[in-house]
Amino acid sequence: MIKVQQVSKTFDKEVAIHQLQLSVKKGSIYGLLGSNGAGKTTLLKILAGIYRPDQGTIQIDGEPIYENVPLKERVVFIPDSLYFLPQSTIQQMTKYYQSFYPNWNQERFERLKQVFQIDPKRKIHRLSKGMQRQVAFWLALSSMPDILILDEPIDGLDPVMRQKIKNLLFQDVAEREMTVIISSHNLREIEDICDHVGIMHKGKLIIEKELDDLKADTLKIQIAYAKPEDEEQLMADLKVLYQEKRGSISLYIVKGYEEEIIQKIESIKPLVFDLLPLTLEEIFIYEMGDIGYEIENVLL
Ligand SMILES: Nc1ncnc2c1ncn2[C@@H]1O[C@H](COP(=O)(O)OP(=O)(O)OP(=O)(O)O)[C@@H](O)[C@H]1O
Repeated sequence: MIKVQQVSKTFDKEVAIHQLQLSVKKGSIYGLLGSNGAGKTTLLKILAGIYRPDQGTIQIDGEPIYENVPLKERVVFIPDSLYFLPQSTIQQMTKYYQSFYPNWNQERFERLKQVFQIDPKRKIHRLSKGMQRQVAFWLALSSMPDILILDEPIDGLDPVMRQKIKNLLFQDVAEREMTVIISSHNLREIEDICDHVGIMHKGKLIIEKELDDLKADTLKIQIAYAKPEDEEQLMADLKVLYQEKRGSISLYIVKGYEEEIIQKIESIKPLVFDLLPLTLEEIFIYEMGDIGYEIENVLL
């Protein structure tokens, strides 16, 4: 369990994080979204024990992370700008990781060769940007972390590799309850990985949601009514977050149980009734009402 309480961090006069609260359950995959300068990297570095917060506490399994070497041995951070020892080969980097992470698993490293298919004798700085990112994942996953912190990890990876890495993350979460915290600008990119999403804006966490709940009870529907009075009857029955008219077709975002909603709509026998796919981005924007506009600016 990761618990962040009232954490603030300022650089010179620049407030990067302001009284932020956050908790992440063991074995979950938490997506941290936000605009440029929202404070994501700063928060991730605080979580990884790289920065000390000016105020507030951050605890992992009840212990502070900053300057806590035994705890840091269980946490791996992949930053957005990768760092490898100068001129090192992948093999040489494995030695460095082994010395730092006592849970290093050489057998897993060998097995993952099948996935990454890069010769461990190659010098890392001569690899492409995407390949260097693959090496970072290869080393991180072979270190068997309990907590994996990823800052913009998907940039530069091709679609096949993205999927392979997502699968490896799922495997570690399912088999060993690894916790993953992952920052991104793009909700669409992480919506199929994360079970929780937090949105940061100007150093604060403005929303935090569990995705299953959110997706399960929000529907996008379009209807053409047989009689104008049917609309009033249906509107009285449904919890509508958003509506829009396109000619004779009405489009709604509604909250509630799918079966109940379908039943209510079918009872008025509309001329047209379709359930449409709803992206997580739309759910966030419509759900948040007043601050929706702000979120829209952050997400789009
Ligand atoms: N080392 C630093 N020195 C001074 N200011 C910093 C430092 N690191 C971050 N900041 C400031 O803190 C704020 C938050 O930056 P941070 O890098 O955490 O944002 P971010 O959400 O990761 O942004 P991006 O999406 O652009 O990577 C910014 O205003 C930034 O200028």
